Amino acid sequence: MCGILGLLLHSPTQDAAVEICEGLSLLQHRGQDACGVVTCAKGRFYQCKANGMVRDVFDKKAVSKLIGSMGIGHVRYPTAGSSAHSEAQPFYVNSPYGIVFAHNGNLTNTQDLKRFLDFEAHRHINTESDSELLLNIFANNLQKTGKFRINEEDIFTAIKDLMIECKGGYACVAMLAGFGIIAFRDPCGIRPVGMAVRHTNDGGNDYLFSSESVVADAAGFTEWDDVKAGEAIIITRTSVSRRTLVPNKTFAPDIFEWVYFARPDSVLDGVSVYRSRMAMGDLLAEEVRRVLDMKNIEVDVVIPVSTSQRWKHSAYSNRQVPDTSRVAALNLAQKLNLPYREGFVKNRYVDRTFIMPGQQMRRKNVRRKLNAMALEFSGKSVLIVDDSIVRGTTSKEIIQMAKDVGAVKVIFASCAPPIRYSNVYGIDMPSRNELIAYHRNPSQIAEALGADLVIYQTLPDLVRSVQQFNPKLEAFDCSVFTGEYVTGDIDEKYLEWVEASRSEKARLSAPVTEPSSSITIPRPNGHSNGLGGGLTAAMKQLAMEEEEEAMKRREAMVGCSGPMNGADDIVGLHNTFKVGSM
Ligand SMILES: O=P(O)(O)OC[C@H]1O[C@H](OP(=O)(O)OP(=O)(O)O)[C@H](O)[C@@H]1O
Ligand SMILES: NC(=O)CC[C@H](N)C(=O)O
Ligand SMILES: [Mg+2]
Repeated sequence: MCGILGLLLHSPTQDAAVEICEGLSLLQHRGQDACGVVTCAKGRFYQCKANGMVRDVFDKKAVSKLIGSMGIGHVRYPTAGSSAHSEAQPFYVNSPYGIVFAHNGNLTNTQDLKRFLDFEAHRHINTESDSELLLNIFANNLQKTGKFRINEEDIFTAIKDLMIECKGGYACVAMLAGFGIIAFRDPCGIRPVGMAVRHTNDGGNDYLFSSESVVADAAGFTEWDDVKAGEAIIITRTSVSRRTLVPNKTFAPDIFEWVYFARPDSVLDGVSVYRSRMAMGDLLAEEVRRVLDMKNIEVDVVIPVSTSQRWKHSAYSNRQVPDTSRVAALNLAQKLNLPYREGFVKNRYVDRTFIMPGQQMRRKNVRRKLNAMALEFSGKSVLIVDDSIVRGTTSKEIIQMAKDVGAVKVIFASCAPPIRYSNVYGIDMPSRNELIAYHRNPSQIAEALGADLVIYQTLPDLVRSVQQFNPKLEAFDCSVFTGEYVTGDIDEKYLEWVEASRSEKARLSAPVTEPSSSITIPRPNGHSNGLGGGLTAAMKQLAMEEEEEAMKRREAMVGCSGPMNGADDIVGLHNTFKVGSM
C-alpha cells in the first residue's frame, strides 16, 4: 500500500508541484519510507525523490524546481525489494517517448517478468522493485507499436497487454512526456485509485488521480469517480478517454483498506471509510456482548488504542493519522451502553508503526507513541478496541501498559478477524510465522498477548460493515483472513518463496533463490551487512536494522547512494533531468 497521485492543470502556465506535494502529504499514511514527484513542462521531466516523509523531502526550494502544469507523485511503503533510495518512485524510462510511473500494489509473477524483460525484451532492470518491472512491461508494449507518435488507442492496447502479462495487485499512475497522464487498476481492482475534476474560471478543467478521495476534497475537486477494475483512463490537455480493458474478472478490492489503510474521510469504491468503521464497531459490539455474556465478564470502560490529533508541522499542514480504532470503539461503546474513555494518549510526532520497516523499530515506536493514563485504567476491567491485530506488536505493548497502570482485567477486541495468512498484493505481511494468530486460537492469542480475553470481529460481519454501503461490491480480497487469493494463481510454493525472501528472518540469512529460477534475491540495499560471525540472531537483527536506518538517513541526505533507476544522476537530491519533447 503506497499513495499515488497525478495532476493535470488546464492552464499550461501554472505549476502543478505545490498541489501534488500537498496531495501527497494527505496520502502520507499510506507510505512513510520515501516519496517523489515528477513534473513535465514543454516535454521535459523534472524530478525530486528521496527517502523520507513529504514534509522533509519537499522544501520550498525543491518544489520551486518542479516546473510544469502536469505531474505525478508517490509515497512509498515497500513491499518488494528494499527501502533503498533507488527504489523510491516515480520510476523513469527514456524510451519510448519518456515515461514516468508510480505504483501501489505488488506483483506476484516478478520472476517471469524479469526473465521476459531480460531474455526477450532486452531491457535492463536495475533494482529489485516490482514497480520497475511494471513500468518496463508498459514501455515495452508501447515500443511494440513502432510509432514515432502514439495515440490513446496505442496506450489502451499497451495497458491491456500489461494487464494480461502482470499478475497481482496494482493501481498505477503514469505520465508520458508532452502527452498527458494515465491511471489504471488491475483486473480485480485490489488497490484503489480514482479521478476527480475541478472546473476552472476560464471554462476549462483540471484533472486529478489519487489513491484516496480525501485529496480531491481538500483541493476543491469534485465528481470523484473510482477507476474501475481493469480500466484505464488517459487525460490529455484536450481529451479524457476511459476504457475497461479486461472486463471478466471479479471486482474484489482489498477489505483491509477500510479496516486500516485509508483515511476515515475518504470514500473508496462508493463506501465511506468512516461509515464502514462505525459499522465495524456496531457489529463488533454484538460479538463482544455475546462473548462477555457467555463468559460472565463485566466491563467498566471502553478504550480505543489511540487519540485523535491534527497538527501543523510543516508547509503541508492538516496531516491527520487515521487513528482507525477510535471511530469503531465509540460506536461499540454506545451500543453496549458503556463509558468511552481516551485512556491512551498518542505522541503526535511518532508515525504509523505497522508500516515501519523492521520489528525492532515497530516495537520501540509503540512505546514512544502511546502513553496510558492511570486514572482511566486503575482498578478497572477495560475493553481495549483496535482496528486489527497483525504481529501483535501494538496490542502486546499496550496490554502490558494497561496492566502496569493498574487495570485489573484487560479484554482486547479487534475490528478485523484473526490475520493468519500472508498478503501478496501490497501489504508487507510476507510471513505467516510472524502473525500472532498463525496456528493459534483466540485463547492462545490472548495468552501470547498477555490479555485476559481477545474478541475478534467475524469475517461475515466485517464484510457486512463495508458491503452494506454499496451492495454492488460483491467480493473483497480477504486473503489475510482466509488464505484465499482473489487472483487465483497463488500457490504454496509462491507463499513459501515470499516468506523465505521477505520475512524478518530472511534478512539474517543467505540470499534466496526464486522458485524455478536461477536469479538470486540480494539482501536489502544490495550490500553485505558487514557483521561478524559471533553475534546472536537477535543482535544481528538489531544491528541490521540500525544499519538500514543509518543507510536510509545517509541516502536521504545525499540523494542517491544506491543503484540508479533510470532517472537518477549523481547531482544529488533535487536532480532535474531532461528528455526530448514529443
Ligand atoms: O499487531 P500489529 O503488528 O502491531 O499491527 C496492528 C496495529 O498497527 C496499526 O497501527 P499503526 O500504529 O500503524 O497506525 P495508527 O496510528 O493508524 O493506528 C493498526 O492500527 C494496529 O494498531
Ligand atoms: N506498498 C506498495 O504499494 C509498494 C509498491 C511497490 N511494490 C514497492 O515496493 O515499491
Ligand atoms: Mg493502530
